[in-house]
Amino acid sequence: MTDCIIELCGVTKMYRSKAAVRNANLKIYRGEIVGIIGKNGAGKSTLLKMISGHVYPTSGELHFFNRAAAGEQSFFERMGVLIEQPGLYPNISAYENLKLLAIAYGLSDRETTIEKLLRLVGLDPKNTAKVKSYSMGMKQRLGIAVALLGSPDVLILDEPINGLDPQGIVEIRELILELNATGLTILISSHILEELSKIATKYAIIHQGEFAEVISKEELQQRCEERIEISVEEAREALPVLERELKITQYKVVDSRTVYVYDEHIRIRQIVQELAQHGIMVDSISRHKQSLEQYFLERTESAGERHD
Ligand SMILES: Nc1ncnc2c1ncn2[C@@H]1O[C@H](COP(=O)(O)OP(=O)(O)OP(=O)(O)O)[C@@H](O)[C@H]1O
Repeated sequence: MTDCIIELCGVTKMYRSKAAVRNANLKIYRGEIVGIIGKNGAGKSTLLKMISGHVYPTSGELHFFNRAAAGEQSFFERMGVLIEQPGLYPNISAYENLKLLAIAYGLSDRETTIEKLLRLVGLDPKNTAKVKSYSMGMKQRLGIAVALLGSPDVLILDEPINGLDPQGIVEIRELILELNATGLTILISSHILEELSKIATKYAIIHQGEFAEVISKEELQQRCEERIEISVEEAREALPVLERELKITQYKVVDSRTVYVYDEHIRIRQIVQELAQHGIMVDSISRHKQSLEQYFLERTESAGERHD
């Protein structure tokens, strides 16, 4: 995954004297699912609107495929966008909605394209029901089909899970993973980290217009995993005791003094006792457990209030 297709270089969007997004730096690689996480008003939509060309940055630069995007409309045409409610005609079917757009886009081979797209998002091309009778989840699927109509390289979804019931959330998640498996790069925003945790490969946490953190899926999993953190004088001396006496099989030596233990059955007291019996003094030991939401709240509360 070495192909950087979108790069934000110090991108800022001011609305009068207020920065909706400030100095955003981010690299998005082909095939990633990037979760933009932030509370209401954090700047998620503004960020996605800048990337999709709906809003111009006040300063900074956007690069697509390693070239500056300014003035290059063709770059923005390579993005499929679903921001806010999909603009659908309520009194016609899903198929007819897509047909109108396909005509407007001048697409050839419309019937096959539309049928394929509707099937891809899990809607029946033969369903003649009016879109106004659709559930939220079905409308969201159709919105995604609309976004995919121009065969984009990047799909941008602003809070697509908002307002969906649990079943709808699962279905949209599955759809996103299926689309990603076809090679599509996806940017998706949410105010709930947990909701994106099953799909995103990278997270950008945005707080009051600024990125509080950009973190990979693996890093996030590591930070939120449950473990016992043990600090001793010499980690390598503790390992035989952990393995032989305590039968610990899942552990990681983090540095010369620190070991993380992942076995769930083991208790802190047992570890301290056993190590002490073998003449190894524990400097510190604690159980580390942090939920995704706790992690997110810490990043978005500790940053403090901004003064414009
Ligand atoms: N067109 C605009 N004019 C003036 N201020 C705006 C405009 N659009 C957004 N803002 C302000 O910029 C800030 C970021 O808004 P934005 O919609 O990007 O946040 P968000 O994270 O998407 O929030 P939400 O989840 O509530 O949609 C907010 O303070 C908002 O009021």
